[in-house]
Amino acid sequence: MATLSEAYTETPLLLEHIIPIDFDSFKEVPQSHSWPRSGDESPRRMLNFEGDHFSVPAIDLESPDAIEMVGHACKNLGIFQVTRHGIPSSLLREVESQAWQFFSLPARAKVRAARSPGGATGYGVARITPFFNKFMWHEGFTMMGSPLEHAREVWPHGYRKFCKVMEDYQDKMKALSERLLAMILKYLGISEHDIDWPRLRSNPSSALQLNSYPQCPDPGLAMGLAPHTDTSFLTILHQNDSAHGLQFHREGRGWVPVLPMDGALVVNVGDMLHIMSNAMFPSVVHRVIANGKRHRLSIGYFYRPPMDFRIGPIHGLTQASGQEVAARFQSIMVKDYVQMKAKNLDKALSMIRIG
Ligand SMILES: O=C(O)CCC(=O)C(=O)O
Ligand SMILES: [Fe+2]
Repeated sequence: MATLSEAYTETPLLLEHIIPIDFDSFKEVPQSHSWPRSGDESPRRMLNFEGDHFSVPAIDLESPDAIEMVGHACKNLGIFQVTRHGIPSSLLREVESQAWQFFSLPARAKVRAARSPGGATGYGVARITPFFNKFMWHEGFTMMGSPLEHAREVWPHGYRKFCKVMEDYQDKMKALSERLLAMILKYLGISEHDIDWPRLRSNPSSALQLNSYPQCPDPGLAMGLAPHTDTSFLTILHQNDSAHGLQFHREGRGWVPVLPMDGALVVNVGDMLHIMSNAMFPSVVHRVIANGKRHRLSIGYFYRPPMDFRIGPIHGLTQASGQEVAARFQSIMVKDYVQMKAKNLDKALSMIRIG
């Protein structure tokens, strides 16, 4: 069984693409983290919301129309928020508090949990870093299942609570992802047999990502997280409700902020669902702006099928109502797509696009 680390071994990272700077020791944004002052990707421009005051729809998962609303939101925007999602608020608070506990440590303690060059889990800068000339005002901690190995390095005696909370949170996120996936399939009129549901659920290669965006001395120069799409099938994000920063790109409208809503979780379509939906659902481009007033925290769960699962446009969608609809993507093994994305970032989707 291929693992995510195996998928990444062909693209090992340089040390500078793993270890973040010690943000606390900088009173100004250093050159290495100063993005251009002009142009579309200039952080200064990013701070001014260009779009209207559109807000991302919030969907009550217990409502009778939930399936229809989730389907519409996937189709029209690729991003939405969910409420009454069944994740206890006490667990959300706990996972946040454990994440703070880790990111508040001095830099020398955090690097004990650093990702290895070919590895997938542990502490480090964002995986997309090598594709950009400048570094981001961000540090992260990635886990797949138990974070024991890394947590023990950081807290030789006090790792149990951290591990328990992170494992518990991943279990709950997996269940919520499956619930959302089942709703999406219903919306599409696809039966669970059409996508080999038992195997899809059997051994997912999902990951939990803690993101920290320290308070930035000059948010007009720095980038929280550069624009990207998620490789996942879908992503469920919890953002700390006191600091905003997430924006998504809306076709024809520009960048729109996703303002934190107490108790709601943000859900977005990733590349794999985009592929399986035969491009009916957009894989939403999003980014994070730096925050000059507060330290921001977010916790993302990337739901992915098993590494040896084949993804491609779902058969039922290319055979809609007896008519054949052209498949827009070649099918590909999850492991190969993850590898392709690690090497080519935003070019990966076009490499498997047909026509
Ligand atoms: O911090 C956020 O709001 C978004 C994080 C994100 O896009 C990611 O981890 O892929
Ligand atoms: Fe993302």
